[in-house]
Order: sequence, then C-alpha cells, then structure tokens
Amino acid sequence: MDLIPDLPSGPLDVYRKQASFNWKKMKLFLESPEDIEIANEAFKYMEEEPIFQHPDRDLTLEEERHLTFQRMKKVYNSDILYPDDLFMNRNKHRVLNNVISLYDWSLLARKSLLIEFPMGAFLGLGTDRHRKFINSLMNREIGFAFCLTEISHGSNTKALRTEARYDIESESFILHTPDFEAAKCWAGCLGKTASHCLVFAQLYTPDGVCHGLHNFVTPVRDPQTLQPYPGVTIFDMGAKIGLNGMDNGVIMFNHYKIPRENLLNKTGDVTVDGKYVSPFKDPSKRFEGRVGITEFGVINLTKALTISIRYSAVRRQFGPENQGEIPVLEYPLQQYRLFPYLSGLYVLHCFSVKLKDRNMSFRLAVMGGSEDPDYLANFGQEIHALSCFSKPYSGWMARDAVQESREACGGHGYLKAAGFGKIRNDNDANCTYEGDNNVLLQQTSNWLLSLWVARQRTDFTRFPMGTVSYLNQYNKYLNMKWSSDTFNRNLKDEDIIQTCLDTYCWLVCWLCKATSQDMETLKSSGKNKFDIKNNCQIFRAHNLSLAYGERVFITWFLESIKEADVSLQIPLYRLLALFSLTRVLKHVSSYVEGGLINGENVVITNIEEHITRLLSEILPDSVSLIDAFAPPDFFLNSVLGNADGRVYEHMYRKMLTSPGSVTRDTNWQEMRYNIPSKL
Ligand SMILES: Cc1cc2nc3c(=O)[nH]c(=O)nc-3n(C[C@H](O)[C@H](O)[C@H](O)COP(=O)(O)OP(=O)(O)OC[C@H]3O[C@@H](n4cnc5c(N)ncnc54)[C@H](O)[C@@H]3O)c2cc1C
Repeated sequence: MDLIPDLPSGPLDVYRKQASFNWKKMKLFLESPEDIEIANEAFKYMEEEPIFQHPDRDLTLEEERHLTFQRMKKVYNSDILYPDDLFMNRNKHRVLNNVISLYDWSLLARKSLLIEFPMGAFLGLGTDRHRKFINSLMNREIGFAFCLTEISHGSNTKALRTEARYDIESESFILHTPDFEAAKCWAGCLGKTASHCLVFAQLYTPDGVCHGLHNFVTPVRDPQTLQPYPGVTIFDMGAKIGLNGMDNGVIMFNHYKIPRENLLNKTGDVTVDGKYVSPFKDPSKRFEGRVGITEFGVINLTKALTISIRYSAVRRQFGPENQGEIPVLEYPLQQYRLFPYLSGLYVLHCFSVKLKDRNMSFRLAVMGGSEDPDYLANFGQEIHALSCFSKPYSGWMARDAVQESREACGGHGYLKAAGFGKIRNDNDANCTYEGDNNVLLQQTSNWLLSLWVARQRTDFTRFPMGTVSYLNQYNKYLNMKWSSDTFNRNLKDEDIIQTCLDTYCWLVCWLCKATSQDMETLKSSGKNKFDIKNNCQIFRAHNLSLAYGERVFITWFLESIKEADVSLQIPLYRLLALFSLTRVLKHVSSYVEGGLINGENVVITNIEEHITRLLSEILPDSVSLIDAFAPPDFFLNSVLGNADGRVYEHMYRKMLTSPGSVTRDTNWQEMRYNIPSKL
C-alpha cells in the first residue's frame, strides 16, 4: 500500500469517506505492485524533467512537432522511460507506453512509429539481410514511416496502386506512383522527419504478373540533411484536428530504384533472375496493432471520467427547498450519463489485459511450432475476430464517454484547460487508423456467419478461448423466451449478469440465423454476393459483431471479479451488472423482432428498475472507483479534475496566470469603442 500515495484532502473527501471499499486495494486489483512501481517512477521522472513541462501558451504547428521530437529523444535517452530490458520485458513496455500515452498521444505515436514499429516489421517480415536496418535503428541513425494508405484508397487495400516492378538488369525494384490518387498519404512521421519508409506496393515480376502487396524498405530522405532523394516527392499534410505533435505526410515515387534486398521477404521473395518464390505465410503478426489499440480507449476513458466524476462530485446546482444545493453527481440523470462508462472502463481494462495475454500465448505457440495447426488456426481466428471487435468498440466507447463527460461538466467543460478537447481530438483518430472501425467490425460478423453456416458439422468448443462454445447449443438458445419473471426485482447482481449472458447467447444465435436468412432471401431475389453482404450490415451483421464481443467482455470481467479480493467483489458485481444491463437494453429491437419478448414489456421495466437501483448503489463508491484509475494531476492536466477537488481554486489560478489574461489586448487601440457611425 506504501506504493500508492494518499490523495490530498478537499471537497472530494465527502464521497471518499462513503466508499464501501479501500480504493488502494482496488488499484491493486487493476494493476500489479510491480506495474505501479514502474509507473510511479516514470510519472515522477516526467513530472520533474523540464522538457515535459506543459507549455503555458498555444504552440505553432512547427513548435509542437519540434517539442514532441525533442521529448521523444529524451524518452529514448532515459533509463527510466526506455530501460535496456524494455524489449525483453513486454509488460514493462506496456506500462511505460501507458504512462507516455497519459501524457501525450503524439509522443507515443512518434516514439512507436519512427523506431519500434519498423523494428517489429523487420523481426516479423524481414530476414537476415535486413539486419543492417535493425542495427541502424538501434543506433538511432534512421527513422521510419509506415506507408500503406493512398489518396484514393484506404480500407480497400487490394485496390492500392503503388507499383514495385522488378528490373533484372539492375537487380532492383522500381517504385512508381502512377498519379496523385496513388500517392501514399497519412503516414506518421513522413511529413518532415522519416529517413526511410516501409512502403506497401503491388509487386510485379518481369513477366508482368502482379503478386499483390508487399513491403519494401525505402530510403526516402538523407538522414543528415533531411532532404528527399531525387525521384521522391514528399509533402506534409499540415495541421490536423488532433495529434499535431506528429507530422503526417504524402509521398510519390517517380521510377525510383531500390535494391532487390529491400523487399521484406519472409512471406515472398523475387530471385535475382526475376522469379517469385513464396515459402509460407506468417499468421502471427496481423493482430498486434489492433490488440494494442484496444487499450488506448482505456487511457482516454480514464482521463475523461476522472475529470467528469470528480467535477460532478463538487459542482453544486439546485437542491431540495431550504437544504442547500447538492452536487450534480447526486442527480440520477447525471449518474446514468457517466456510470455506464465507468463500468465500461473497468470491463474494457480487464478485457484488454486478458486479450494481450492471450495474444501473447498465441504468438508464442506460433513461434514454438509444436502446436497442432488446427488449434493454432482456431486460436488465430478467435483473436482476429475479437480484436476486430474490440478496437472499434474501445474507440467508440471512449469517443462517447469523452463527449458525455464534456457535457456533464457544463460550460467549464468547454474550457481548453478542462482537457476534454485534446482527449477528444486525439482519441478520434483511433476510430479510423489501423482499420476504419465500421469496416473492421465487418470481419467479426463475417467470421461468425461462416461458423453459423457450418454449425451442423462444427464442434464450437474447439475454439481455445471459448468465445463461441455456446453455438453448440443454438437450438436451446433459439427457443429461449423472457418470462415476466426475467430480471425480477429480487435478482442478485450475479444472477442478473448470468441472465444477461444467456440473453447474449440468444442474441448471437438469433442474429446469425436472421442474417443468414436475410442473405438467402436476397440471394433468391437475384442480388450478387457484394450487395447481399452490404445489405445485411445495418440491423443485422453490425449488431452481431457487437453482441458477440459484449458477451466476451462480460464473461472475462466476471472471471476477473472471481479472482478479486472479497472486499471488492460487491462493487465490482454492481459495475458489471450495470454494464451488462445497459448494453443488453441497447438491443431491444432484436428481442422484439426475434420473439424473445412476447407481448408484455415488464422485463424492460425490470431492467430499468435494476439500472436505477445500481446507479444509486454505485454513487457512494463512484469517486473512489475512478480514483483507482486516475493518473497524477500533472498527467490529467485539467483544472476540473485534480485529486484535491478544489476546482474553483485551480480555475482561478489558471485564469490569472495565463499569459495575457489580465493585460490589455496588444491591439487594444483598434478595439476601443470608436467604431465610425454611419449616421
Ligand atoms: C491520425 C491518422 C494517422 C494515420 N497513420 C497512418 C500511417 O501511419 N500509415 C498509413 O498507411 N495510414 C495511416 N492512416 C490512414 C488510415 O489507416 C486510413 O485513414 C484508414 O485505414 C481508413 O481508410 P480511408 O481513410 O481511406 O477511409 P475509407 O476506406 O475511404 O472510408 C471512408 C468511409 O467509408 C466507409 N466505408 C468504407 N468501406 C466500407 C464498406 N465496405 N462498408 C461500409 N462502409 C464503408 C468507412 O466506414 C468510412 O466511414 C492514418 C490516419 C489517421 C487519421
């Protein structure tokens, strides 16, 4: 417990004293003592280093990028933020990345993209001949950008048009951008800094055959002068709505030659005389990014909810007659706007930790090579389906929570110093990069629907993570009906959660069935495969992906609760019951359509009553529940969310000390009331 410093006393004490559990114990449920120790050291270091101090004025684009770059160098040179054992200790890497993300997403993106991401690509897709690049990266002599997206194509990667044609005579690939629409764009660190790119291009052998997208190590700038090489045109994409410490750029190649060896050739190569050879495909790499991005939502939810819950606990408006004003957190409506996201934060955190662990087990199994290939294929499919769900879900949950939190803080929430603007704008990009959310989510339903088609000859328990084993009992679930007693008033939270899980089993089975039937109907009406798939997305396939994933969220958090200290279990069950009920309620139209509800709406009333009860039970715990997640004030960087709850003192100090706040405007002479009259 000494690891976790006490919180300063102030107006939040009222709620902290009401908590039914020890918040430090809760923190230890969320993070191990080792992780807390690593994070504490990093927090202290960054808080004390001059380069990490928050500027007291808005920076220009160039200043912001320069500062972020200098900070990145500081990170790389720090034994605390970048210790020697970082790559051997993935957990340490995760914790330190989280600390950096809490501080600034641009810094994390720069640090990851320029050096770590290419290192991963070389280890995963490269071979011995690329060792020189790894050495240069380790010596910090070069830096990379990752170039996949083109001006006219992003999600549809098959349609990308950058070409890499092999030339036997010079033993090189000739990279070419046919026109501006095929220019690579959005690549982070490309605008001003990267010396090399990992370029995805269509590989053509001299016989004119296209072998699809391959990855090419491409030097684009002189690392010393930062001038692009002849044959390469680069331009910067300019200011964005967030992540402005990062320089996203556009690049075009004009018959630009790179050595044959620069092809990352683990999954496919071209011989000196121009023959294409492909030894095998490595399935272990493709999920890594999305698994990691799932955790990004946790960071943004943490920041937004720390600010809004603490502020709501001290902000007073209205009250019963003659009894003074009450904190806005006391209003059930305010609780309903914030607590489901608080429960979502707990659920998402536990899910993303488990997903990372399971992904790591999968990758180790692939590398070990001794596992049954069917087992690996099933494991890989499950990880893929889950990460294609959880990356969008986490970005969207954070997006919605940040907006609700901003509004929950009223006008003051709109101040830049409240912090929501930066969280919102930086989180926004998570919904698009590493796969647009809506496009990605389709992969989860595609997989589920393919399983459904094969349901009569499949044993669903063969999937190692157990996320679809209930499909074995699809007949039982499809016959399920809610009775007027379902979710009855006397149900305990554990039983509520179980009923929600059963409801999700019904929902997934029914959505699989209904989507497949719709597809059959469209097929018999003469629609082609493409149209059939698209016409089943809105009310069916999209919801199917959500239902599948939400059920896994609940199941995995339930596992975590059972491992928690008994003193924490009641508040955790409450959170999970609230999460489950509010999410179950969002699928009501399917229950009506699919006949789960027959006639009476009493079950919905029961659910609403339970939600109202849970909100009031979570209220006394709410501040401590968010304290267990909250970063130090320096990292939250919000006048509304400090741990001492002294909101108005912090606002006063910030406003008074902001440059120019109490002086006359420099243009004051032109702002005097001497507007010429037309009269
Ligand atoms: C901050 C940031 C950093 C980035 N960094 C990089 C980087 O380093 N390297 C890189 O290569 N790229 C990068 N990107 C690009 C990013 O990966 C792409 O923007 C993303 O893959 C989406 O592609 P798109 O922009 O072409 O969207 P589109 O594919 O054009 O999608 C546009 C809209 O159409 C919808 N849509 C598309 N297809 C379908 C469909 N089949 N069904 C239903 N709806 C559909 C999408 O949901 C979306 O709403 C970055 C983007 C951002 C914002």
